[in-house]
Amino acid sequence: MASSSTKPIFTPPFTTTSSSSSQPSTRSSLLSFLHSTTPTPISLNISRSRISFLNSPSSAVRSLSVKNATKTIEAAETSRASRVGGLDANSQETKPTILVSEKLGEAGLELLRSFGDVDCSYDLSQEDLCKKIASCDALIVRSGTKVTRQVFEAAKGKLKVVGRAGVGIDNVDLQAATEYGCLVVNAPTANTVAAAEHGIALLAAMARNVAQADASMKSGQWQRNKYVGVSLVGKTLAVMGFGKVGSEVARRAKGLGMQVIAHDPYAPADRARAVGVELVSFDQAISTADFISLHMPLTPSTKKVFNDDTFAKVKTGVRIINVARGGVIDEDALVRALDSGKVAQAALDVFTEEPPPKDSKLVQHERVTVTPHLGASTKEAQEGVAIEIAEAVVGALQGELAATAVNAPMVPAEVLSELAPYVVLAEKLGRLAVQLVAGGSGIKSAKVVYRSARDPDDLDTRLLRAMITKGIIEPISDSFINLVNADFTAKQKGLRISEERVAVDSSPEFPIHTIQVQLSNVDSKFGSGVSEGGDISIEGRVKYGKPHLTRVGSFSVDVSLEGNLILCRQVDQPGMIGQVGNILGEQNVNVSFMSVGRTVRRRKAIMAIGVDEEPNQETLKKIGEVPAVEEFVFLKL
Ligand SMILES: NC(=O)C1=CN([C@@H]2O[C@H](COP(=O)(O)OP(=O)(O)OC[C@H]3O[C@@H](n4cnc5c(N)ncnc54)[C@H](O)[C@@H]3O)[C@@H](O)[C@H]2O)C=CC1
Ligand SMILES: O=C(O)C(=O)COP(=O)(O)O
Repeated sequence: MASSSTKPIFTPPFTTTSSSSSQPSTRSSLLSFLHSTTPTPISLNISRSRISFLNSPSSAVRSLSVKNATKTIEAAETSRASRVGGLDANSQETKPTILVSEKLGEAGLELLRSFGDVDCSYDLSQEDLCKKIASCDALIVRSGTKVTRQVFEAAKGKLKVVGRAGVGIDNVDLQAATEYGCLVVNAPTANTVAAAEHGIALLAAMARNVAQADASMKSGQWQRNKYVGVSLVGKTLAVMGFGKVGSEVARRAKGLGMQVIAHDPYAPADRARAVGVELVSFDQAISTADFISLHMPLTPSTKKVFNDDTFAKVKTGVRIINVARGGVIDEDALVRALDSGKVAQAALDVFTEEPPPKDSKLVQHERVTVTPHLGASTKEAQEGVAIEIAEAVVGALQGELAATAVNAPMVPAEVLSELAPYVVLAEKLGRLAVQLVAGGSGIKSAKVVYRSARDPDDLDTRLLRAMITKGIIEPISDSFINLVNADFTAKQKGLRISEERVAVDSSPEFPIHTIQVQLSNVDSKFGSGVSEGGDISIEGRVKYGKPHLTRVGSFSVDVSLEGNLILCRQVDQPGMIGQVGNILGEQNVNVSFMSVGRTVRRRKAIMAIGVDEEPNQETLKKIGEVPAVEEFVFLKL
């Protein structure tokens, strides 16, 4: 049998000597879906020349069909080959380059060094970062590095993952990362306690004027009357943002004898109840609290949420702690509220601009206690964060879906391993369906029908949908598609993907019985691929762990989806398999599978022929000239 020349579609971008080689092949191939090829920036304008390949005028004339099919395949192959080629070179020979742009704990650095070339370059200007990034596969930052669109642009598609060694990802342009198919991961748990402890430290220090008294004493004074503080016990603390840090602050404040209320539009009430905290509205929180501690992320909706209007509603003499992000407070408004006495004191770890200007009125205010963004800065937290982010980045570079992905759906490992063969099937079905589209038809919508015996809640199809999108788009454009950017790219290209689940009475042991891909409102260059409903329709299933094509239009077939495929519609008569088989055999094209499906005996039949090699144009022409062959198409998988 001739050996297959098919290139691997899923190849882990980087392999290490030990860890990746021990991965089961299905796992590594599935997980590397994140960046199975070297990502290239997504062209937001659909490339006309490439699209016109598929949309070029066609007719039912068979020779044109052959020409179109060949062209489409060539276009897809050229595009894929260039990317896969680069990848293979990387995976075999080159270690990934990981740029660490801010101080990271040693344990994390060691882990990174065992996997790639680590470049620790701190305090880079934007310009220098943009210069360096073009040669980096991963970037690890803390809060001090602005990972802007410009950085993703400068990366020219090489950057695969940005690791944020901490929680807040407001310094990373997530939209740009997604558009460029770059995964963003964070380290959301390791600094929670450190940030909560710092919040409590600021609360107590502010209430007892510790910083001011310290500075006063060091300047030679002894001012006992000036620094009389306020007590915490019995006072009401409003925790704004009842997430990981907020709830730890609440726990500790209760230990200090405070009454704790919280505002968080998304926090479950039972989580608050478990800590003995009542969830209240924003207005109720700010108007009843003696102390307000901020723990929400900086997002467009929380930006300057504390402004003149808000300060007008607070209890006079309120004290504010901010260990979240400076941007949630309108700092000028806070200065006004401090000056008017509406706000008695503030304790701030974070600022809109970091470091703030030296003459910042807020920093210089005598009733304000400040620290230079130290919330996460304990030895313990920094070691924990460094390990957490190093593991996530290394995993992502090996093609795994990180559990802490910020711009991609999180799919649990057990779901991933169960879906592995269906993921392969999904991409192949998308790839096949798009190759049946005739020139001139713009693809606007695709429908995916999953037949499954599973409860709909027990079937996560996001990965499958992304793979079908990849299968449909990649053969006809320059776009690189992965789980990060699949939905975005489909939207940009005006492709609407809808999903339907149909309950079937089969074993729920297998997640999916069949997957059907339908393309509507398009002409087909292979009329038999069109269902009675008028859509291009193909269906497949996983058999013995392998993807199989089981239906084309209204014809049932059964062919393993390996190598390439020839679909022939013919008059159902004896000798057809032999005739076509001979033509292929003469050209040394090895047939791997053959399946015939027919609607009416001795009338019409579809022959699906799996071939290991790509037949040349002459061979395809000869198949087309067999008198009983009415139409045929060559499809590359
Ligand atoms: N100063 C420092 O060094 C540190 C600062 N942080 C900051 O603290 C923030 C919180 O961290 P975690 O608790 O780990 O995150 P988290 O995601 O566990 O909690 C954030 C909470 O804020 C809530 N939230 C979102 N929008 C809100 C709104 N408009 N009003 C009220 N609540 C809202 C969310 O529902 C969530 O429960 C981070 O985003 C980060 O900016 C975190 C660690 C260290
Ligand atoms: O984790 C966070 O959100 C933080 O703000 C910590 O920031 P840092 O890593 O100390 O610059």
